[in-house]
Amino acid sequence: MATPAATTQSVIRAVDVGVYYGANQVIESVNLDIAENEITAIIGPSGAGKSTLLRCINRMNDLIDSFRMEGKIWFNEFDLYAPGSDPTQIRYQIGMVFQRPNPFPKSIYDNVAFGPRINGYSGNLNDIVEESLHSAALWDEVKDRLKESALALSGGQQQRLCIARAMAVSPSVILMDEPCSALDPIATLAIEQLMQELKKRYSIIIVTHNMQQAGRVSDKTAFLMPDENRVAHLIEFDETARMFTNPSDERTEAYITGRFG
Ligand SMILES: Nc1ncnc2c1ncn2[C@@H]1O[C@H](COP(=O)(O)OP(=O)(O)OP(=O)(O)O)[C@@H](O)[C@H]1O
Repeated sequence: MATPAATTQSVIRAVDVGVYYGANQVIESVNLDIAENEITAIIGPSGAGKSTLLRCINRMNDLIDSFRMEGKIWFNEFDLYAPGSDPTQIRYQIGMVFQRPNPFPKSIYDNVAFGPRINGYSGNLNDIVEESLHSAALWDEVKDRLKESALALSGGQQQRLCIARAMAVSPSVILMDEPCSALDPIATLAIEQLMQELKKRYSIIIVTHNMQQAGRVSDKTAFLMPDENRVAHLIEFDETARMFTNPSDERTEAYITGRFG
């Protein structure tokens, strides 16, 4: 399997990760190094374990009773599954943006202030709200309506609000699970442009079904595919430009040229 040269430091390192739901194994032996300040896309056909793998990285799967993971995932020097590690704290450092925008039924301001308040943030909340909304390229659109309900925003604005909410607790990594699938092309473009800004400060991992999107936004791409027993394997992990022009595995080529999936 092709693996990209380690040009930058890894922020996330998956080592021999296998995942089971009850007795069913769905992912086998995935090894992945996620570089700092890059965008890594995870692609693959439906059921290839993309979301499962993404959710392992901030321990979201812990909420599923039948879930079991083997192997290790390192976050810098920190073993994410070490006994005693706190999933809630992990989720602040490794934030997540979901497929459907999911703002809380609160004001725009309170959505962004939510995490810092829970964390007992002692600085100026107004500053952190403004800064996060600026970073999510939303400030100019909402600065005069911060007390209005977040649910009154458009889908694209709601998704940028969710990004602002994730950023307000100063994460290092942002996980995005098909963040544009519920958005129109203009809102999608706004998120893609935003991602290019965000990667200067964060490491981003995005699951996408959209091959063009993976090609446009990501530095590296990981291709997952299930075998005949529906157990997913990492087939190829490489620089996006190389994988999309000269994949080293014929299954990757078949997938990205649309011959299956
Ligand atoms: N909570 C769960 N309980 C049991 N099995 C699950 C659960 N979640 C996912 N699976 C199974 O794990 C496998 C991988 O699912 P996952 O959603 O991670 O794939 P995916 O590549 O993200 O799919 P899609 O592109 O359709 O969203 C599938 O066979 C799915 O049925």
